[in-house]
Amino acid sequence: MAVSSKQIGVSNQLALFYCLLRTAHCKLLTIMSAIVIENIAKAFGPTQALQDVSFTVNPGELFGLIGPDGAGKTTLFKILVTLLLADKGQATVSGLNVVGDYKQLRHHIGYMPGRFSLYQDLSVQENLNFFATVFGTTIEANYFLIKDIYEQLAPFKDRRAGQLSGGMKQKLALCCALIHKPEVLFLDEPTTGVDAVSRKEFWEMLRRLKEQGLTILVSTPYMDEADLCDRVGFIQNGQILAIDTPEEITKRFTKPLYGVRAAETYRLIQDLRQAPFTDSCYAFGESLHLATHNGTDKRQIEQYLLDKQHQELEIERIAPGIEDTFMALMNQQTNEPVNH
Ligand SMILES: Nc1ncnc2c1ncn2[C@@H]1O[C@H](COP(=O)(O)OP(=O)(O)OP(=O)(O)O)[C@@H](O)[C@H]1O
Repeated sequence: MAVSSKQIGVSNQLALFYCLLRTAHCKLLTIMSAIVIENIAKAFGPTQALQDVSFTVNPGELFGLIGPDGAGKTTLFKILVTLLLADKGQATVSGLNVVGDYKQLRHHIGYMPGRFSLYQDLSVQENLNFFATVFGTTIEANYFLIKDIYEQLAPFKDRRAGQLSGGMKQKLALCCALIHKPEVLFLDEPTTGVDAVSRKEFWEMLRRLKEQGLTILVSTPYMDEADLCDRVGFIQNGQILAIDTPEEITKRFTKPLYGVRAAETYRLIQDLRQAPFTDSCYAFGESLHLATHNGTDKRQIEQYLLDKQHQELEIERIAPGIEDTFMALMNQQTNEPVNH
């Protein structure tokens, strides 16, 4: 088919217009978002740690990246804090490119790595002084930002960091990440291995920091922490499975859900997994969460289990939590054929 020069001219103009529109869109995203991640991929030899990851974090947002061990959380954090280069894609933090503007960017971010990264032989006070000096500031200059946290550390200010409890170490690491008054804070699994009380306190601190205008990207393997975030992203096998507010994520779970208990839990889970009405069945604390096909009612489940001689049966319809949704999304991804 013959194509006229006029037609070529029009399609060129359209292509140019599309390019300009895309550039304008990218610029707008960069200006409006604290973090922009676009099509990031990273492999370590045969392991694809991140596959085409894209999302944005809004200024002042507390965003949780939730996923199991090996999901790719640390790899993404290292790329965003300029410690690792991506194979593909690009990212900006506070409008600065993680590759081209890396030196400038480091002054705008605070990073708390997953493993304790402070100087074990320096005291609490010496660690703080060190980090303040590296960034050309003083503890006094930004004391307002760490005051709440530092007051809890003050009784131990002369103690070596290596001799602090797990919770105290986390608090000191957070103070050190904050000492230069960053705009965006990256916290990689800050509560892993920390006791329940310290975990709760830590999240209260994050809430207060958010109120002061900080943008926070925090990763965690704990589902119960997802509810404390403004928005969450679920990551598994280097892929983002879903991003939304905790409420909206939970609404994605549409199957009838039951909490089931019986005298013999192990036999119960085996029987329920083979039942014709079962969609999925997992152990959650002391009971089982049974998701069924639509239209299944409690009497059907009860009769099935009585026929299998189960005793001390307790079956109740329950509302899904964020963990149920995540399990369903993970299942869906695992069962989907992989296209390479
Ligand atoms: N330097 C590396 N060399 C080889 N493989 C790596 C390296 N870093 C990460 N990986 C692999 O990449 C995948 C993602 O790891 P990553 O540490 O990002 O996950 P994670 O979600 O942070 O989990 P974890 O909490 O276990 O660190 C894993 O399969 C991991 O084994």
